[in-house]
Amino acid sequence: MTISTDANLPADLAALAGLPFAKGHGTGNDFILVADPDGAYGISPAAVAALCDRHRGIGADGLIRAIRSEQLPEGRALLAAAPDAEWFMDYRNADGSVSEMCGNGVRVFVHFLADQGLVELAEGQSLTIGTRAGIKVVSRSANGYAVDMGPWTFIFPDHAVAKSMDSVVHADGLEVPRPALSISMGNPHTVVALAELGELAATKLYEAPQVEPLPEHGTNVEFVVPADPLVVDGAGSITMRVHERGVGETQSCGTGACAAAAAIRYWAGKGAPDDWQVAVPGGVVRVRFLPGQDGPEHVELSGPAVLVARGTLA
Ligand SMILES: N[C@@H](CCC[C@H](N)C(=O)O)C(=O)O
Repeated sequence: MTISTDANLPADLAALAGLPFAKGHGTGNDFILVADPDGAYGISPAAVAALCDRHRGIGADGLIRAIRSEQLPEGRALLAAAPDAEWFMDYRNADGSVSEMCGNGVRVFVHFLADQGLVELAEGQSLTIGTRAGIKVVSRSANGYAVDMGPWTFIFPDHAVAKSMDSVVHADGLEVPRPALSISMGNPHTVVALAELGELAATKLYEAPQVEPLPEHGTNVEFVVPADPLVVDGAGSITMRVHERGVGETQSCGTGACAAAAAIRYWAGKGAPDDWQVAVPGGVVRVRFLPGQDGPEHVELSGPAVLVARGTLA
């Protein structure tokens, strides 16, 4: 692929010439992936935005740099407790902003590491990855990858608006603002439950929904419709659309699916299942809640990871 000379392109893009990249996705949430093991390339926010531009660049929801943990201060901090976290997922949103975590991205990231020969990972084996939201253990299976995402937490533990809600969200297409719950999966999410699929389709996500109060570092917003019946054969089922911080509407969001399942399960109360199917415009991911070893329960996200192209920045 060639990026032609263009006065509007950021100056540091030229320094990336010759850098190989791959393009991949997880349920339609798509990424540019580059391997920079020794941290030789500084990739500015403007360069990320230019590469992720769908008309003038390669086009993607985000860019993922594979870098050895020892090359970044946040990675070195993790290595002390997790010396096996050799690789760090340096995740950037399409607008160039940094995010702590990406659930679809981390599966595609591990698939990319294996594809590049940077790690060996057979079916049934696991790999520990460093992220800005701590270490994540990713296991390969016959049909994709499962990620131990760690615990989920409330962003506003006091639930300021009402017992089970803490925020109000307004989006075009919704007649009135809706109550919501903000949940951290390492990155921030605000989950809004809607009554039926027609309402979900009518919600317009060209612009960022307004969230009040807004979590300190902004938020990803998930609009969710619980299935009716909610539980079939022991598994819960929900349909979701998402507006991602730093991107816009995407086909899927792995951390968002985890936050959505956590919120609906919390609202459903005692007896709600631990196993969830989350349908997004780009496919279906599975979310499970598993007992923690000595602490809070962990969330496990499973889904596919696909590489579709390789190229060189020119
Ligand atoms: N699509 C991702 C989340 C990417 C980061 C997000 N936009 C943020 O800023 O937190 C996922 O699959 O989790």
